[in-house]
Amino acid sequence: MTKFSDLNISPAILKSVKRMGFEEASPIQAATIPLSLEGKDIIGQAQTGTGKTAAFGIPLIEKIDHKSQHIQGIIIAPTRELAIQVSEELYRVGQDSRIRVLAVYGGQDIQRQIRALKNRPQIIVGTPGRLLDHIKRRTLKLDNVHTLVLDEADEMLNMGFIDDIEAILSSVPENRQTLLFSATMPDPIRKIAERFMKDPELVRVKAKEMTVPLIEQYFVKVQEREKFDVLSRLLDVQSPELAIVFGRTKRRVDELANALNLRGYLAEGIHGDLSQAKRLSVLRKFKEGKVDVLVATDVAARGLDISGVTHVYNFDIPQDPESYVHRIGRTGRAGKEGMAMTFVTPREMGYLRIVEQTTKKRMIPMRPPTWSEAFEGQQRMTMEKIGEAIKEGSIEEYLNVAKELLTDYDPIEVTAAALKLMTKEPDKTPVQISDERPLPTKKDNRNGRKGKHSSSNHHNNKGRKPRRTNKNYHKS
Ligand SMILES: Nc1ncnc2c1ncn2[C@@H]1O[C@H](COP(=O)(O)OP(=O)(O)OP(=O)(O)O)[C@@H](O)[C@H]1O
Ligand SMILES: [Mg+2]
Repeated sequence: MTKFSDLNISPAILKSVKRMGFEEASPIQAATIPLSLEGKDIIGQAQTGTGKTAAFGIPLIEKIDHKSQHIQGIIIAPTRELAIQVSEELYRVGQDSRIRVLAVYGGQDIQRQIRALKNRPQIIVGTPGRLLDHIKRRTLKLDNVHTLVLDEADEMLNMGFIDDIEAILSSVPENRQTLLFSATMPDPIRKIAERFMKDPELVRVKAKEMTVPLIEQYFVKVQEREKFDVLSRLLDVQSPELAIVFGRTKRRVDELANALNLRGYLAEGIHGDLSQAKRLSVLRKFKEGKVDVLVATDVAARGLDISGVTHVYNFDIPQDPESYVHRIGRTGRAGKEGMAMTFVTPREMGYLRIVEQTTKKRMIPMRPPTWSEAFEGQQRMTMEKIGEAIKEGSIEEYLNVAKELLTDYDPIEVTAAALKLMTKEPDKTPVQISDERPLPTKKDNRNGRKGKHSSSNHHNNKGRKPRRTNKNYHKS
């Protein structure tokens, strides 16, 4: 166990970190903070939800000269929501050191960002597209940057991002420190990374599995057409506090969110075609618990830290294992437990095995619940709610009428009637979910797997540049 006070960081940061409720450093923090303070280039890999943001954030803030008005640190993140979240975490870490942090991302008025840049931020967190935009307009000067971080480094170095990243790198001084962090780091991508790093230290937090042990991982074998009924029943049986359902495409996400609402769930979708204001408002409602089910494309797969996400459903199995690791990593964060259910059609079983080979973890088969199990699950929910209401008290005003009811009727019947009135019966409202084309059949053998960049993985790209077309959040 490493205490933050053993890590040679200033009292101001210690105070902020304490206020954030961090008691001791996580393993990746303990391993990389000292190296980073020495000025080493680092590739840091550790499981999802284990504090990588503070692992690069704490030493970065430690090294900011707060008397200097220049931008000294730059962090690049793949999505707008993540850029905002990272800037907020850094703001909290740097609060007592009075460090100025600014997030710049697409979809927000650029003039407003230009005005904010005039307030002399010392750290910028941004998405690639918008950072480049500012660099080209000369509203962002990176001549004094001494530290550059790629959060979700493997994603940032994927095709579709690499050109932008290289362009940004060329406006940052060469004698900078470069830090790369992610939960996944496939070898070919690590090799690309090493090209622009100086003698990097590879820090991998030793773990048997790539995924978090606190996440129970299941797969449900299901035909495409049955998926939605199975999802509804699982939601009824498992009653998640907050759930994320991942779908493969934007259309899928829209249809699923609509269908879930038709069946009485509080669901909203998030994907790259929505306005930025809408994306942020959906996420805010989800964090506040006004939405129970967030339906998302991979736009929400990486880095997002939303406490209280208890269940992740992969309505469609992801195309690559890395995506799986990040998607399910939205639960089971910072020591909490979580559950992940992955739907797989019979002909997609090869993908499931490839995921398992990469994560070094078997998924447990789960039988789809029946309608009556879903019904019972919902009744149990009501039962729990009644139990909670009794514990909370303040039911005095109901007692007189309750007594009256019990003089006229049998207590079990009274309770059953109350359960019936309060229970949301599993809904069979017909919904319209278009079939997704199944993934191309894949053998159960990772060696036969073509690279992530190969066009065979992007059968729906219609010849456009890979990745960018497939991902729906690059417009930043
Ligand atoms: N030392 C710590 N003690 C307790 N909580 C921590 C500590 N460090 C970070 N956290 C909290 O843990 C949560 C997860 O951290 P963070 O988002 O940095 O994880 P991550 O490793 O970047 O995950 P991902 O791979 O999904 O991006 C955050 O809410 C963060 O504030
Ligand atoms: Mg992260």
